[in-house]
Amino acid sequence: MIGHHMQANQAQRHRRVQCAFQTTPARQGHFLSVIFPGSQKTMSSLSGKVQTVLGAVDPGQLGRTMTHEHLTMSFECCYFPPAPGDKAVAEAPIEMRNLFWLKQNPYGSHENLLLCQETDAVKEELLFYRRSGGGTIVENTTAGISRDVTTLKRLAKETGVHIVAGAGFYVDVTHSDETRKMTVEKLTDIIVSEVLHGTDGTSVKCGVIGEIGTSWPITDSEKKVLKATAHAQAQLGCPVIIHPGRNPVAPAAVVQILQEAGGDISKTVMSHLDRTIFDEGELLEFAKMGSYLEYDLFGMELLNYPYKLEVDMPSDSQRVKTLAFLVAEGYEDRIVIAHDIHTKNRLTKYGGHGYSHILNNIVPKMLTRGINQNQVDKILIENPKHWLTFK
Ligand SMILES: CC(=O)NCCS(=O)(=O)O
Repeated sequence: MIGHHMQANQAQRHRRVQCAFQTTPARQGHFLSVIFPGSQKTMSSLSGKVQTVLGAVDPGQLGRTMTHEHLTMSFECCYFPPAPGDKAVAEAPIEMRNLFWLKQNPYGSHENLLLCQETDAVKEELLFYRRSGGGTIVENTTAGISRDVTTLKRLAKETGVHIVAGAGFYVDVTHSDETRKMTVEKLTDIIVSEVLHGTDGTSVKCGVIGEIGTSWPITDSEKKVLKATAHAQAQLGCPVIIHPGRNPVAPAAVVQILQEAGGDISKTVMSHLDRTIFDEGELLEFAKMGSYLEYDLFGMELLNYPYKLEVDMPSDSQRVKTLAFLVAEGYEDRIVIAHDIHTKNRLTKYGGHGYSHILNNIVPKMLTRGINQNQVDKILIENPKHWLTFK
């Protein structure tokens, strides 16, 4: 029964996505950057800096950093129709009486997927994030899930939080026909332009490539985007962040493609490990490949993960246990963490944990589980800083 329900849902979801999304290519301008003779590296004034939506800053200014959040986006591409008996609660406006359902079924309500409607609430949260000791947020919204860098710029100005925006493309189901037809060279040009010149017709520049979306298996269009990502990173010396498909071997498969295309794995974050690799031995094997290891679904405690029912989504306590394991294994310089807020119900406005949950609740827990203050500071300050700094 569940299998049939999921297949029908999947087909419906894909039809919706094709109607709902067109990627918006960035300005196709002529680059002002200079390629050094005999090398692919672009001369850039960004070397040694971090690029925020308000301009380049010294890395020491960032402070505590969440490496994977969304402040404004739409997740309609991943709508997952509710069971027939749940239609009424799924379509009701979001209010206290249906939060119990949304917490377990966040992808079954269209309204819940429109984080882009909550800019005022997000602004309040960012002010609270600063009061809680936060400094920077990496905003991972790429083409396909309604990136809005103008709003990001406004939020950065009004709250004082450093915001780093993401270049590139989300998963295959959101690629437009135009994107699918592009060569690797064309895709590379777009990504480089989003970093050097501006994004989606604005002068707001991205400071990271990603989250670059991949499915499992990785599609042909996604492979082209991954190669373009590696080529752009080789030119710019910039940070990259990846959304892997939902299979334990997916992160390694992505790293292999990036490596073969000349990407710098030491400046690449692999996201969503919480729902992707569960076996400790497999995790250590992947860790050896050298990327940053990101646990970024803090605050999300969900029993039935609809995109892959075999997955037991970990609790926050289990996430902290995995961080302690990685620290004990010597990976304290490679861990980064975040909440990846991408639905409304996770905002404090709707009783969710919000963007300050890690700072206020998870850090104290880490300190009681064998992770010391110096290691916490590496995870929240030093590792993000090194990752985000252009070479
Ligand atoms: C925005 C995004 O891609 N979030 C990840 C959701 S997932 O369920 O962990 O893939």
